[in-house]
Amino acid sequence: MRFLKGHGTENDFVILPDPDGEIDLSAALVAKICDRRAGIGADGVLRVVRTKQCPEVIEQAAAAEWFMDYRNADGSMAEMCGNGVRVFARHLIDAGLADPQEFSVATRGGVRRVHVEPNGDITVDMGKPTVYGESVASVGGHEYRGVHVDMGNPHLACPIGDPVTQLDLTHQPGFDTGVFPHGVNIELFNPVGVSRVVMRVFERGSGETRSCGTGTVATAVAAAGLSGDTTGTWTVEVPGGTVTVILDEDTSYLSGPAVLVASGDLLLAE
Ligand SMILES: N[C@@H](CCC[C@H](N)C(=O)O)C(=O)O
Repeated sequence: MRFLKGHGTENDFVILPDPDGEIDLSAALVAKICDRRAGIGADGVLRVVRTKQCPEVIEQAAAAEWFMDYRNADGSMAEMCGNGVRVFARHLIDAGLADPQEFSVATRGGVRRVHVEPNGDITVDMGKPTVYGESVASVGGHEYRGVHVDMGNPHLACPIGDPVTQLDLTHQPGFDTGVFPHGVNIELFNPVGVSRVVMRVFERGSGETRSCGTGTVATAVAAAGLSGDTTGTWTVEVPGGTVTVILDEDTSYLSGPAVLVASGDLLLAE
C-alpha cells in the first residue's frame, strides 16, 4: 500500500491514496500505522478516496470530488480535521488531482472549501462555529471552565490563568461525559496580547498533539468571547507553529502551512 506523510504545524498524518475505495481500513490497522515506534507514527490517517465511492458522504459528490476519510491515531473516526484538510489539499495539488488554487473537499462534517495563499499556505473555510454553553475540564487536579464549541467535531476551549506550557497533558483530562457523550477535544489557552493566544490541546482519539486546526478555531471563538466579540482575526500559537484564524459573521477560516515530507510503501498489515 502506498503512503505519504505530511503535517500542518506538526499535526502529522499518514496519507493513504485510495481513489477507488478499495482499502478496508480497520481501526486496528490505523492504530498500527500511527504507532510512533512500531509503525510510521502519526496523529491520524487521511484516506484519499473519490466521494462517489463512499456511500456515507455520496450526497457531497456533486460538490467535492475527493473525500477525506479521517481517522484518529487510536483508529476512531472523526467528523472533521482542520489541519488534515489542509494537508489533504496539499497532497491533491502536488499529485495533480485538484485545481492548484481552489477546490472543495468532502468530510464527514460537510464540504470544506480550500484555497492556496500567495505564500503557499493553505486556507480552509471551516464553516460557522456553533457555540453551546460552558463546561469544565480537569487537568492535574485543577478545574478549568471553558466554552463548548462544535466545529463539526466537539471542542471544549478553556482560558486558563496558569501558563499552558506548565500543564501535564500526558493523561486524558477529565470532562463531563453527560455534555460530551462521544468524547471531546480539549484546548487550554493563555491570551498573550491583542488577538493572540498560546494554546495546547488534548485531542480525542490521539492524545496531546502539537496542533489542532478545529481546536484553534474553537479557541479563537472562546478568546473572542472573553471580550464579547464574535468576529476578528486571531493568531494562535501552538507547540508546532502558528496559524491564523479569521472569524466573520457567516463562517470561519483557518490558514497555515501544510507540507509533505515522505512517501513510500506500507508493509504493515492488520
Ligand atoms: N487534529 C484535527 C482534529 C482531529 C479530530 C479530533 N481528534 C476528533 O476526534 O474530533 C484538526 O486539525 O482539526
